Amino acid sequence: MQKKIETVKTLLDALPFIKEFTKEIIVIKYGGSAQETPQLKEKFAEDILLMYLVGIRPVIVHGGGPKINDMLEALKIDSKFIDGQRVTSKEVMRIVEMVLSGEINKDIVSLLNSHGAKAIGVSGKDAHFITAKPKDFAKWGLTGNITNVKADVLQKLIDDKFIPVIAPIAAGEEMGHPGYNINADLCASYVAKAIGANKIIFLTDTAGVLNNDKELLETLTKAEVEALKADGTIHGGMVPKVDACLEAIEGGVQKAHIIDGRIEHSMLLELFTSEGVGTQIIK
Ligand SMILES: Nc1ncnc2c1ncn2[C@@H]1O[C@H](COP(=O)(O)OP(=O)(O)O)[C@@H](O)[C@H]1O
Ligand SMILES: CC(=O)N[C@@H](CCC(=O)OP(=O)(O)O)C(=O)O
Repeated sequence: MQKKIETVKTLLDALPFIKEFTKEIIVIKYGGSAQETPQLKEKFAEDILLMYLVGIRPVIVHGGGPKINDMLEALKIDSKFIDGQRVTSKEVMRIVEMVLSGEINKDIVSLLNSHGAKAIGVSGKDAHFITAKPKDFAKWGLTGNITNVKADVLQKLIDDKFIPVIAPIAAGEEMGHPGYNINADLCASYVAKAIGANKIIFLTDTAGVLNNDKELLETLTKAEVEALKADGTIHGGMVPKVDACLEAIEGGVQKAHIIDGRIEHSMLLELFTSEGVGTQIIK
């Protein structure tokens, strides 16, 4: 009996948070690290399903940098990053699309659907709902900056109770264009802004943003983020992630969180407990 009462208490503890977030859109950036083991994938699916069943409207944008690297390596195609973003030749673009839209996107969609959700996989090329232009063609090739997200396409899916699972590929404006490779963090923040998300959560492979003594920084403002970037404390893949957080909160998203995707149920800990986890970036 005691155990049953504990279960009920746990549910009641979550009630204020469920009330706060029900009907809200929450964008989740699902990084490669949280996709690493079958167990972590299962926990991710359970978290998304729970959110969905209590009335939250999750929208997932996934990454897949490590899998793209593996495939490029297997095919002996060179690839490099500048400021955390991949340089994308036409040849690299083909592989990026195959891995992101083909393998990873369908894998996540199948995982969620086998748990009883109604997930639907899309990339920005579907209905041309995300368009982009080159970031700097001479430097990055087909790596793009998003110019527009057609929110109505996503809104229709959400209204029909689908969970959109988005591969970070954008359509080009011209006929026959191979499309653009978009950093998944930045794709998530543009999507969050466009659909008026309440929150954006980045699941990654560290506890959050760390200082030089490897201590977790729980809350950061824009000025603090800029200072940490300037002195090199924030570097590599964390740069587009914090930029994406700032982009989102400046675009009207209430809060942005960078949390540890290696910890089971970290999304539920963030959403349904008062302590939260990871780093939150606030206005
Ligand atoms: N200050 C920092 N705090 C935490 N991680 C940082 C920091 N600066 C750079 N990083 C790096 O950023 C990485 C996360 O970015 P990335 O590998 O692109 O993740 P993801 O695949 O989830 O997008 C961390 O694993 C770490 O190596
Ligand atoms: C332009 C750019 O860098 N695109 C990324 C897209 C995937 C991604 O961002 O994956 P993660 O979130 O796992 O890093 C790439 O080619 O790797």
